[in-house]
Amino acid sequence: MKSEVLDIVALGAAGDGIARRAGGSIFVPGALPGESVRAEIAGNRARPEAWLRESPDRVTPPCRHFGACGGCVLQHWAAAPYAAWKREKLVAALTAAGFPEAPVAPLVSVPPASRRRADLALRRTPAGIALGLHAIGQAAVVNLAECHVLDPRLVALFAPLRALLRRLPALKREGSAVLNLLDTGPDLLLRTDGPLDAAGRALLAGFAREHGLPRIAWAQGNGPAENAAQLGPVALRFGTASVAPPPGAFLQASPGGEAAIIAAVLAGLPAKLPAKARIVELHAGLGTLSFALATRARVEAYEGAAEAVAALAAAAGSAGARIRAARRDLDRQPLAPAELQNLASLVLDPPYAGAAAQMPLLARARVPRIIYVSCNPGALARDAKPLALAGYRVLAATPIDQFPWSAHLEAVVVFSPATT
Ligand SMILES: C[S@@+](CC[C@H](N)C(=O)[O-])C[C@H]1O[C@@H](n2cnc3c(N)ncnc32)[C@H](O)[C@@H]1O
Repeated sequence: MKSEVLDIVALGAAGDGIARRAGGSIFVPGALPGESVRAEIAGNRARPEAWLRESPDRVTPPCRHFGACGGCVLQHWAAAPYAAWKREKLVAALTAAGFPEAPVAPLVSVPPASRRRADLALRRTPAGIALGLHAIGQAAVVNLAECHVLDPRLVALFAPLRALLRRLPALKREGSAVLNLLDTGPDLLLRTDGPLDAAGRALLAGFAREHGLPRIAWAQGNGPAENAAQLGPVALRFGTASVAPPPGAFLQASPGGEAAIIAAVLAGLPAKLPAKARIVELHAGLGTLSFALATRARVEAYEGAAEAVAALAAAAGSAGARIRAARRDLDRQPLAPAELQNLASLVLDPPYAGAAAQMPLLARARVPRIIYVSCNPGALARDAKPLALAGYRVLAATPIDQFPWSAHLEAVVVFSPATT
C-alpha cells in the first residue's frame, strides 16, 4: 500500500470524499470537498492518515460513535453544504432519468432525535451484550451508548435492554431488536438464535411492565413472530384512524418525515377531484398515506405484507374510511394497464429496490398523475426513465431528509403526461 496526497473535489453517493486521479476516482471516507489529505490507497479506496488542509465547512460531530457506527456518515459537515448535497442527489436522479429541468424544491429537514424506528443488531460477547448498529462496512456491532438520530425514549431503553439480554438464554450469540415508537409506547420485536423458555417469557413480561411496553414480540431467527408479552393494545394514529401495527412493522422513520411526505403527496394531487374519483396506491403498508389520500378520493390500496393489509383493512373499517385494501405482490404481479384506467392519480411508495416491473405499465396506461415516494434515488432514476420516454414531465419534486447525517434521501416526485 502507498501513501499519497489527495485533493478532495466532491462527495460521492455514499458520503465518501472523492479525489480524481489519472486511473479514476479514489473514495476517501471522512474527507470533505476542498480538503487535502495524505492517505493510504488500496484499490479505489483510501484511508486518510493526516489532513494537510481542512474544509471551513468541517464541524465537530455531536456523537461519540461517529466514524465507527454505520448509521451516520456526515455529522462532520456543516448544515448548508450538507443540505445542498442531499438536494443535488434528487436533481441528479431526475436528470439521469431524463428530467434535467425538474423543479426540485429545497431540502425539507427533519430534526435529529426524532427517529421512531430502530433496527438494532445484538451480540453476546465475553464483555457483555453489544447492542447497536453495524460498524461501517463490517459485521461487527458498535455498542451504542448514545444516538443523536433516535428518539430519546428509544435510546433510554438501550441500557435496560442490555441488562435484560444478559439474563436471557434465548440470546446465545446473536440476534436483533426492532424498536418502534408507537402512540401507545415502545413496541419491541426481539429475534434470538435460541428458543424462549417460560423463564425467558417471564423476564420479557417483567421488562414490558417496568418500562411501559404494551407488547414484546419474539421470534427465533427469521421465523414468525409471536407475542411473548402483551400488557395492552398497540396503536398508531393516521389522521382520525387508529392502526394496530404488527410486530416490527414498517413505519416512516420519523413523525416529521411522515408529515412532510404526506404534505407533498397531497399537494401533488389534482386541485379538483370529482366525488367518485379513484386513487390507486401501491406499497400501502399500514396506510400512512392511504388515510390522508382517502380524505380526497376513494383509495384502492395494494400491499404485499399480509399482516399490514389486515391491519390497514381493520383500521379503515373502524374509521369508515374510503379505502379498499388488497394483498398483492407487485413485483410478481404489477398492475396491468387495463387496471389503471379511469384513475385520478396513482401513488406508489416502493421499498429500497424500487418498482422496476410496474413503471413501464404505468407509462403505457398514461395515468394522469403519478406520485412516486422514493427512499432510493438510484432506483428512482431507473424507475422514472419509462415515464420520461413516454413524454411525462415533473410537476414537483420534494427532497426530504428523513435520515439525517446518512447518505439516504427520501423524495416525493409528481409526474404528469405532458398533455394533461
Ligand atoms: C417504503 S414502505 C412504504 C409503506 C407505506 N406507504 C408507508 O408510508 O408507511 C414499502 C412497502 O412496500 C411493501 N412491499 C415490499 N415489496 C413488495 C411487493 N413485492 N409487493 C407489494 N408490496 C411490497 C412493504 O411491505 C412496505 O409496506
